[in-house]
Amino acid sequence: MGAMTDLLYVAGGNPLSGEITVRGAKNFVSKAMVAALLGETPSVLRNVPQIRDVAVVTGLLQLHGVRVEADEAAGTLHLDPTDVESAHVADIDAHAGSSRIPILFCGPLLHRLGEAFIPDLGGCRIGDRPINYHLDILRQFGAVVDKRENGIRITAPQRLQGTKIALPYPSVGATEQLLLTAVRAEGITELSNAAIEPEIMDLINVLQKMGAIISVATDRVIRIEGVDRLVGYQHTSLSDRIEAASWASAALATGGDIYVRGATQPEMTTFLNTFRKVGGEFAIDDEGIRFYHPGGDLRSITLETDVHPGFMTDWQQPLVVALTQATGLSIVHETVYENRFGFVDALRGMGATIQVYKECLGGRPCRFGQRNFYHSAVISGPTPLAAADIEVPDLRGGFSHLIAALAAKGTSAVRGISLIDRGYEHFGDKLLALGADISRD
Ligand SMILES: CC(=O)N[C@H]1[C@@H](OP(=O)(O)OP(=O)(O)OC[C@H]2O[C@@H](n3ccc(=O)[nH]c3=O)[C@H](O)[C@@H]2O)O[C@H](CO)[C@@H](O)[C@@H]1O
Ligand SMILES: C=C(OP(=O)(O)O)C(=O)O
Repeated sequence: MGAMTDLLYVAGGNPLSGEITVRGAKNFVSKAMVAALLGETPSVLRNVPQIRDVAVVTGLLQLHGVRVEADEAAGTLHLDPTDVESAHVADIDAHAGSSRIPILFCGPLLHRLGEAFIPDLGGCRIGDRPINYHLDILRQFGAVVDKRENGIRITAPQRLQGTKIALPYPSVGATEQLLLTAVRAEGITELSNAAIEPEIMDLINVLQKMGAIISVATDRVIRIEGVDRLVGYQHTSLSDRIEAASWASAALATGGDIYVRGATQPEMTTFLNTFRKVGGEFAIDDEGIRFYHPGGDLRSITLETDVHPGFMTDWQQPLVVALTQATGLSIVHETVYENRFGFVDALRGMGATIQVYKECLGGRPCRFGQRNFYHSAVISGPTPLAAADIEVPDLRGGFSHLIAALAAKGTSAVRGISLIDRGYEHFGDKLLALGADISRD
């Protein structure tokens, strides 16, 4: 379908069925691209999807003098950072675009140049998303952080020093910040309460290939012995488990049958258990996973999002659409972001029965209880969905609206769909391949 305008008409009510391919993980590829900055020699990254976050990080790397060559069809990126020192200008005019990745440039740029300017971040508006853990980590390594009008300026008066840090919450980005900074700091760094998402483990794989010394203990403690130099890597990205789960939810919500080539089981164990409890079926082979609705009623569930190995927050929004088709009351407690249920307003407008609550429903109390955050949802189903005019609010919320439009009777107008390009490669072509009745303005 090529480049899409921002408005998509979706004639729903038909099951999605067929085969699509999922490539590398958005939440890993962008970090591996930043890691290439740490090497003295070029890196090669494979299985890279054509999504906007990759384009944004490519632009940022180029601003810093990294030569990036892409073979988009093959999904290969060559990243040559050998000119970073000579390309250096102190006040680079960088924009975060739609991405949160620029904050991860801090460690690598401090090691190479002794300073960095980080623009204000983009990313999905699903909560406040502060960067206090990141800044605390950088300060503990010895960096000086100066907040400016459009971002932050960071300097390292001397070589960064290994340190001992405990995260208040196992943040993915803060764990990656620490890894990308500690690998070339002087001495040993220890991080407790670290996040251990599969994308982080693959980043550790990349850093080890580059020459880093990193060990991960069973109790979420990561230990890094700093080294003086790192070299380039060759690596094939792990698969995008969020995109795979999104297509699985689309199959369930539309009563369809989708073979997701490239989907892998180990990173999806928790999702697969939940999918099965709802009444979805799947078949795993060496090339991918077939997700399908076996007919009959879907079952309501109680679900809590969590850090890995829990049920991932990014799986939540697409699955909620499928839960509108399950019999009975489902309870979903979002414990990672305080504000990730804004997207249900549009679902309600399409006929779903969903109530949101400030209380921690269905499980243990979380950080957001007794505060002003609507972070629990009760979904009552099954309810038929009707077409509507929808505005995409964020990446996963937007894909969820698309799923709802595909499940609904009638033709919906979905606006702002270019936001979805940030994390779903060629989703228009994939929808057409699955038999969706969609058209552009
Ligand atoms: C590009 C990328 O990989 N994005 C993923 C990454 O986001 P990201 O790395 O931004 O998410 P974090 O794990 O850091 O955030 C988790 C929680 O920690 C809080 N927090 C985080 C940092 C900080 O300095 N202070 C603070 O309070 C956040 O507000 C949030 O409530 O992990 C999330 C959790 O799996 C996923 O939903 C995102 O898709
Ligand atoms: C929240 C997400 O991404 P980001 O951190 O890039 O906004 C996501 O992928 O759902």
